Amino acid sequence: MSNAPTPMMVQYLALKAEAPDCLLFYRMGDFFELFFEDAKAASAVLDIALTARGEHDGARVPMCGVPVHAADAYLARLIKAGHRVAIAEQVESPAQAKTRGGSKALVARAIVRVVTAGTLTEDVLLDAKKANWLVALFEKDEETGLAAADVSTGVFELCTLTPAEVETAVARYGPSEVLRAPPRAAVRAAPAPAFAAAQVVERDMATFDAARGEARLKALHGVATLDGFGAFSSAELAAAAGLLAYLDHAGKGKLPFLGPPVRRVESAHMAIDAATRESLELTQAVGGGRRGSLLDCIDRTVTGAGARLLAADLSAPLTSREEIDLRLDLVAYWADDAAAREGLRATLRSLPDVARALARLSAGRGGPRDLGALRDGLARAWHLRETLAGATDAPKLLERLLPPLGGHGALIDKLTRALVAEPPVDADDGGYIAAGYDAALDDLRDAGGVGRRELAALEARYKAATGIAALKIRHNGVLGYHIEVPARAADPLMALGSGFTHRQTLAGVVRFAAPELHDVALKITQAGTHALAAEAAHLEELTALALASAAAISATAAALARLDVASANAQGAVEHDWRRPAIVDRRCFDVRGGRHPVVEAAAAQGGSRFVANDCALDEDDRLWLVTGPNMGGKSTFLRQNALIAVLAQAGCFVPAEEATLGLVDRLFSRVGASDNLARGRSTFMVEMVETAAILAQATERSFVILDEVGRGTSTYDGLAIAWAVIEAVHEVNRCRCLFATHYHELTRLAETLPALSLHHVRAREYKGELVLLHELARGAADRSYGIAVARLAGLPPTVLQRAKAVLAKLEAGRAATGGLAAGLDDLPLFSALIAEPVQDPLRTALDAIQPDRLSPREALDALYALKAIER
Ligand SMILES: Nc1ncnc2c1ncn2[C@@H]1O[C@H](COP(=O)(O)OP(=O)(O)OP(=O)(O)O)[C@@H](O)[C@H]1O
Repeated sequence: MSNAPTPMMVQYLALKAEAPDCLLFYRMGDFFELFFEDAKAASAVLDIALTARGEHDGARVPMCGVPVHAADAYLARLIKAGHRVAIAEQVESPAQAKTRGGSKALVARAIVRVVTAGTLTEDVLLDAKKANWLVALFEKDEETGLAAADVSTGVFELCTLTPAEVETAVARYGPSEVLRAPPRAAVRAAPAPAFAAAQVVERDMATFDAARGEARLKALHGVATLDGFGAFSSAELAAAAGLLAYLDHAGKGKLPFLGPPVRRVESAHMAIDAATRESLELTQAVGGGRRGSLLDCIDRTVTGAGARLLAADLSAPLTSREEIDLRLDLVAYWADDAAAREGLRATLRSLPDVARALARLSAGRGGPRDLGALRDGLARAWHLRETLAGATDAPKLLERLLPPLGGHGALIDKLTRALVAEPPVDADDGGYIAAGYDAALDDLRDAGGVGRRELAALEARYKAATGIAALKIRHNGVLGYHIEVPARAADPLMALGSGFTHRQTLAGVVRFAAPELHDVALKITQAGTHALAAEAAHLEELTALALASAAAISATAAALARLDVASANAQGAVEHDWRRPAIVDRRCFDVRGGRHPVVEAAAAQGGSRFVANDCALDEDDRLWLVTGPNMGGKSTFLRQNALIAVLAQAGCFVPAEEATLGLVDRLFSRVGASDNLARGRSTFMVEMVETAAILAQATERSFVILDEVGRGTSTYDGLAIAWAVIEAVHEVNRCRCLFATHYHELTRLAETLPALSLHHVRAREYKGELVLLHELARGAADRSYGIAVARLAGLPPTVLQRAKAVLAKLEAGRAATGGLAAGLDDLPLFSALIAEPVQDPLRTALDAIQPDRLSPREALDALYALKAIER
């Protein structure tokens, strides 16, 4: 007895070796089977039975399987759970295998595709309202090339970053997969950033080859030079090469549609790091979903493409006043004209997802319905252009959007003639090419139709001849067309010379063949097969025709998405009485009657009213220290202003009566103490890491909100850190900043920092009850109301009484000693520290050395001298 693996196992293991980091879906008939560890992992995720089959190396082989027809749903769950899946299909029929290698030959199989989170195009695997980014990073010491593609729509972007910008840029995309070469030991000892929610895939360094990237892009777009698209750095081209190589790997050489590369300049967008995005809940709420996010709250788009573009806008607010004003002009245009807006939105509502249909067709996974989507989408775009072109005072952006809306006349015409009104998703059963498009196809269908009529006639004849009223002509995959009669009536047909040949006996019925039936059936199946082949040929030709203008179609889809976003934002602005912000170059931030859109919506649902508040930062009053009771609305005030900055620069109207906003280059938010144990850091550590990032990166043009910095540690440490951070923000960063705190002592900073002012959220005690007014006023809060809030929260009366007694003691102590901040009066000014940089003897000695003037001996001596300098 040998333990040699079976031929099938040999084949399986060879395929598995080609995709060691994937689960292997191994096609066997109507199932994809998984074996060994793959089976264990998949059965756990999918909650399906784990069985065993045969033996390998003396042990049973764990196995589980999913039916091919339902594979997409299972794939979706596996991908979501963080797996990649390699699909091994049968690439020849059993008949072909027999001809090739005799009756025992194994059907040849090959991996036809690797399904990964970042390379999906199927509707069922994608969220219609969310872009699906794949990002590749080529990291060198000084600069990083980033390539980003959404292969579900063909958008492809490149940019060059400094190492410090990488995390923020990746956070802007929020990719599902990040590709990178394994870090070289020599590059940086710093831990690689974790890129929230993305799967990080390590790829061979050799795939990041700039020359190859350039050659691929040229070939892809049929150009001799990339200059027409922009000037790309070698790091960008290397990243592009890495990304394209991965797409080749995933599609097994079949590249999805990619538009021409667009060069992104980092400074063209407001920089928002991952922590800030998370805390402001721009596109995702804290829980992870879209619900409760700013995006969810403001989204009035009516198409998937519009929803994706709005998410992209909010993720990457602009920093160019002209660009922002272009978008705002368009929103204003439709905000002012309800009839035009509603007409436009009604047309948009019925649009299919052109970009995604195009991407599927391009990836070779498209079907008749996708061609139908192009036909309908392009036709409606054409119609929209006709409608919109008439306007007299059209804003500039609208004029820019009109040309790409039209121009597909020949394609629309051809698709309209070729396709039925509602083409099916799959081509397998045919029936999608319209009658009258191809005379030969019509003939084949006629032949099939004639055949089917003959069948009916034959059935009637058989019934009459046999006298069996229940006789039926049926069809199935195994027997083809056959005659079926109830078992009890079958005897006469079984008789020799009856003209019927017995084929099968089942519990209640017996099935027969007959010569005439055979002839008619042959006619029908042959006509059917030929008709299917003719339709498939048309599908191929029409797909090729559409793909020939892929770039133009993609531009049409982008224009439609922009129309949707602008008219949707106008709709939202009208519904909620939002106003157009004035964007200026001064470093001001002047919001009258500002509101927090998400909290306001929640308040409205609960039947209460949101209290609007002003925020008026300016060059000489740029740091507001906000105090006041818990639950008073400090965090809400801070966040609403950060959100207003994002909305305005994304080109949306804002929740305020009036807003004049100076451009913000970077936005930082350090709000609340959220635990980040998953990343192995304590609450306080996270708070300090984020604060450090702000102090290192905020510029004079930045906008920073800091909420209770220092809260996560002991009172003295916390106060001291908060104190020093405020001084640094005021003196060094000089950015616009809102700082909320419970440390009343910090209000003393107003005496030394001229551009800092004090504010508080108002509260009142009325008949022993605390009333929170949620209203911002000048000056510091008079007291903290902590115990009153605790009472609101339902702390037991005994505990409250005790707390009051302790507080009275503490306050008496404070009065006697001068309190927590006693002794700070003679603290030297922070600005004095900045003026006198700390002397570093090592740096001084190093600066004194002039390497070119040293002999080797002197150089060695200098090195010893440096080593000897004490820290
Ligand atoms: N302007 C407002 N109008 C109406 N309700 C508000 C307003 N601001 C805040 N609120 C309500 O008060 C609640 C508490 O607000 P918020 O968290 O901003 O208070 P806070 O002062 O930061 O509290 P803490 O100091 O405990 O963190 C909010 O969840 C909201 O329901």
